Amino acid sequence: MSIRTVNRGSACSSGQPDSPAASASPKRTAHFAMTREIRGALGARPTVLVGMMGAGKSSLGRALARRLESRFIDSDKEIEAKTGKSIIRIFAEDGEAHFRNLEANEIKRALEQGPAVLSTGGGAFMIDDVRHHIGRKAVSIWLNTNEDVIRPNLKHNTKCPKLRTSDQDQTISDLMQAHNSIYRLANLTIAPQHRRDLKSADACMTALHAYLCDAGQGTGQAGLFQELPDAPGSQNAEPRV
Ligand SMILES: Nc1ncnc2c1ncn2[C@@H]1O[C@H](COP(=O)(O)OP(=O)(O)O)[C@@H](O)[C@H]1O
Ligand SMILES: O=C(O)C1=C[C@@H](OP(=O)(O)O)[C@@H](O)[C@H](O)C1
Ligand SMILES: [Mg+2]
Repeated sequence: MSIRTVNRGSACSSGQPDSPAASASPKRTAHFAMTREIRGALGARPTVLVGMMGAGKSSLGRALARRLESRFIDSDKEIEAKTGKSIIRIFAEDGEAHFRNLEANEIKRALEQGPAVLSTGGGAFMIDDVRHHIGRKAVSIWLNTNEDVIRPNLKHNTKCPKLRTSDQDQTISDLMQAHNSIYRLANLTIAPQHRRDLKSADACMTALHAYLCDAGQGTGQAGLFQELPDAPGSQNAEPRV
């Protein structure tokens, strides 16, 4: 597992001294302190997981929410619950553009709900407007999962319309090639190398803590509310040099 942090932001204010139960193990005490410090530094900001389909965003998001004692929101599940349709059916009956509208609205709504962990769908961060909202309102983590880990994760997936092609492995490679330069605009990157790395939220917690709470970073919040750049080739994209 490797961790890269970028666009460093503010230091933590740890607030009240920690007070876990006297009988708690040292590991539990350390977890408790970490959760408290990260929650304090995040304030009302949600933590948003972005990355390829099959990277583990939904599974890891749930685990991270448990660690942060926060609400968990999965944008795909919200859309399915609200429309009463599966993602596959929305794509088939209403088209991808309609799904992207629902997705953008759902994510923007979730970003206004206060502290939460939000797992997005793999295509969401590609939408400039969505990415800008995430840049302003949240701390984002790219789950940069290895292609060798993603492939088996998606082998039996019948829920992703984008994977209904004659060569699934090639489709995954092509999507990763096209999307990774955008995913890397997230504030933080976690890179699970093996399936077992997907199991715990430890890496996300470590990265969040380093990003938000490392000593000597001052208390300014400016870096955390940045506008993330437009995707290359998008209508609003700045020319790059
Ligand atoms: N933490 C995990 N533990 C066990 N299986 C996982 C884990 N993360 C991902 N997987 C496997 O990968 C599949 C896709 O994971 P998911 O969390 O739905 O990814 P995403 O939301 O990024 O598409 C899951 O159905 C599961 O088989
Ligand atoms: O990458 C994509 O375009 C999609 C990813 C899916 O979510 P997951 O990344 O959670 O699988 C889901 O939103 C939809 O099938 C489209
Ligand atoms: Mg998901």
